[in-house]
Amino acid sequence: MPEVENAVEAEPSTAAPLFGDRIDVARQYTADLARRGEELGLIGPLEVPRLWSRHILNCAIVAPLLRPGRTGDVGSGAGLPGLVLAIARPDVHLVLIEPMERRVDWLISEAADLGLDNVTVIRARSEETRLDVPLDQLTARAVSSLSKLIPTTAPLVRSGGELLFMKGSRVQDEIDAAAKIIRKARLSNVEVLVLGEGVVPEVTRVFRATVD
Ligand SMILES: C[S@@+](CC[C@H](N)C(=O)[O-])C[C@H]1O[C@@H](n2cnc3c(N)ncnc32)[C@H](O)[C@@H]1O
Repeated sequence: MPEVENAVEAEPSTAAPLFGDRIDVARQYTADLARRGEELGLIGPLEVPRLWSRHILNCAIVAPLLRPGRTGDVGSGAGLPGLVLAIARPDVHLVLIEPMERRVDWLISEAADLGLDNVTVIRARSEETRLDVPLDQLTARAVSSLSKLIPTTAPLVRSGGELLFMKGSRVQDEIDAAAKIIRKARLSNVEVLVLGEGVVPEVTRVFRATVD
């Protein structure tokens, strides 16, 4: 038998406990992304064999940080973490903010296919987004540095709300580089949470800060 390249990764045993009774929806999303993600330019070919461990679980681990209410996700792309969070937390309304038309089309049709009635998709860049009601929390993953993200996203969050940015291992360097911007945006309670030890191959680091 020839080796099958880019085969979809088997579901890790840690997936079902993370999603609870939403696991079947997470399975459908993962299968849809594996089937169509590369062709639609949503994920690279190397990502299919590690969809669960590097992407789906990495995002699901953030779900317990959400509070009931409205959470934005800037630069959702394929739906990471926005759609994953909407699956894991049906009690939270997710507002996905993404400028690219093809990605917006995917997010809208995938949310409908998955039966997610807790998702709104806005086609815009964060800096041009205008909301009638500010968000309670806002996430972003792999969008830009803290120095660029904070000024364009903090104004979308209500006073007392939170920014939750998924970041790589150099997050502290980014925080140091953004010190002035963090002060100017009046963020407090700045911290880095390290999540997923023993659950995912690489831990997830979350920059969390309160918007005053
Ligand atoms: C590298 S992709 C990451 C997508 C997804 N968050 C993930 O982790 O796979 C960056 C995404 O951010 C979007 N983006 C870039 N600048 C943005 C901005 N200023 N406002 C909103 N989205 C932005 C891009 O269109 C793209 O979909």
